[in-house]
This record gives sequence, structure tokens and C-alpha cells, in this order.
Amino acid sequence: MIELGVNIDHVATLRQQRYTSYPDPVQAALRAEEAGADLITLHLREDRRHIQDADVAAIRPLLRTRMNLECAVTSEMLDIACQIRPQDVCLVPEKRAELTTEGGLDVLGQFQHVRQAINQLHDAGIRVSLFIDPEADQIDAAQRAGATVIELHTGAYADAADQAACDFELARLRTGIALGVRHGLRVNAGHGLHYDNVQTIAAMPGIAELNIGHAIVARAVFDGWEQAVRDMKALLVRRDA
Ligand SMILES: CC(=O)[C@@H](O)[C@H](O)COP(=O)(O)O
Ligand SMILES: NCC(=O)COP(=O)(O)O
Repeated sequence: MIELGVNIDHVATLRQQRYTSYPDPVQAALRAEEAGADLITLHLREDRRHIQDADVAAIRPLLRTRMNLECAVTSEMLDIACQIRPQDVCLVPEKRAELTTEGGLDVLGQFQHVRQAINQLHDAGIRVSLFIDPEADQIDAAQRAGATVIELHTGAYADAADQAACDFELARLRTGIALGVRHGLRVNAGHGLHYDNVQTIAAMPGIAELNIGHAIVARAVFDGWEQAVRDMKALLVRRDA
């Protein structure tokens, strides 16, 4: 099976909407693990719109699987990551005004900055993933910068307006995964994946892990949290074994 990273950001979004104490991302993380999550993903945004520093600190020692902490390439975030020491950090681009993470990290355009960040995290014993678009020059740059993991942004595939656009995005992803694997990288993917579009990505040879959040939180409203996680996990059947 491909590994499922359950992203709990939007459990915290619901809480932050009213600044209540519920729903609790700690419970979401632990119950996702019980339901079959292979790891827990969470994004500490600079504007703290969903996950809070206290959530990251509370969840880290309680996880039985592993934590994949997504954060921007800033000194504040790198310091927090080095203090928390999650097993994985995924470096992502961030814009204050965006609704969600709109594109991949421009590794090529800020190569030295990203390389230094990777070195700092590696020195703290943290594996580093780069959240990038499925573009050859970015995948090459990720490997040269020292990352051992990439997560390919599937948002353009998820948002494709018609079949032609969808086929184009799938071809980009297929080529990107193959290039990443040739470079010896662990290749993950995620963003905008849901119960009806995930299987096409899961069927692609070379994918190690899919990180999925928004769709699982939305499904949980009707089916319950654990069932939503179990149903997503069941769709991640590896076809390249
Ligand atoms: C980087 C990424 O793709 C995830 O963090 C996901 O998008 C959920 O967070 P946002 O909706 O805040 O971007
Ligand atoms: N890195 C992508 C992720 O963690 C989940 O994104 P989404 O499913 O909430 O769009």
C-alpha cells in the first residue's frame, strides 16, 4: 500500500473559525492513526490560520507513526522545526493572501536559501521533503539542494477544468515521478486529492506517500473521522508492486 499522510490542518480550521477548544487536532491525529494513517501531516502557517504552535508541540510526543511538519522556509519556522524535531519537514511556499498553497516551492529561484534550510534541518536529524510542482528543473534542483524527498503538488491535476487539462497534468506528474525516482528521491504527492480523483495518482508507479486533508475532513462530517480515514486508505492500492 502507498502510505497515507492524514493532514489535520482543517480540523484546526474549524476550531479557529470560532476560537473554541474543539475539534481537537490532537484527537484527530491519534484517532487517524488508529484508523490506519501512516503519518500525520500538519502545516504551521506563518499567519497561524489553522494549526497553532501548541498543537505541534502537543502532538509530536504522542504520535505512534510519524509527524510530517509543513512549513515555509523562514528562520522562525526552521527554528521551531529544529526544536520540535518531527521525523519529516516538508518545505512549502507560502503567501499570506492565498486561500491555500497555490503552487510548488521555487527551489531553483532560491537555491542557496533552500540548501541552507535543508542543511539546518538535516543537522537536527530531520528528513526534508520539498513541496514542488512536477517540473524537471525543480526536481533536479531539489536533488542538487540535498533533499532526499519531494512531494509533487497535485493541485493543478485536481483543479483541471476539462479532460485535456487533466491528461496534461497527469502526464506531467507521471514524468515528474519517474524523474524523481531516477534521481533516487522518495516521491510523495498531495494537494486537492479526494475520494474520486485519488486512485489515478495512487496507480502511478513510484509514488511512496500521499498527503490528504481537506477531503477527509469534509467526508468526516457525514461518515465520521475514522471511517473517512479508513475509506481513503482503502483507495491507496499500489499497482507497481
Ligand atoms: C502545503 C499543503 O498543500 C497543505 O498544507 C494543505 O494545502 C493544507 O494547508 P492549506 O490549505 O493551508 O494550504
Ligand atoms: N501537502 C498536501 C496536503 O498535506 C494535503 O492537502 P489537502 O488534501 O488539504 O489539499
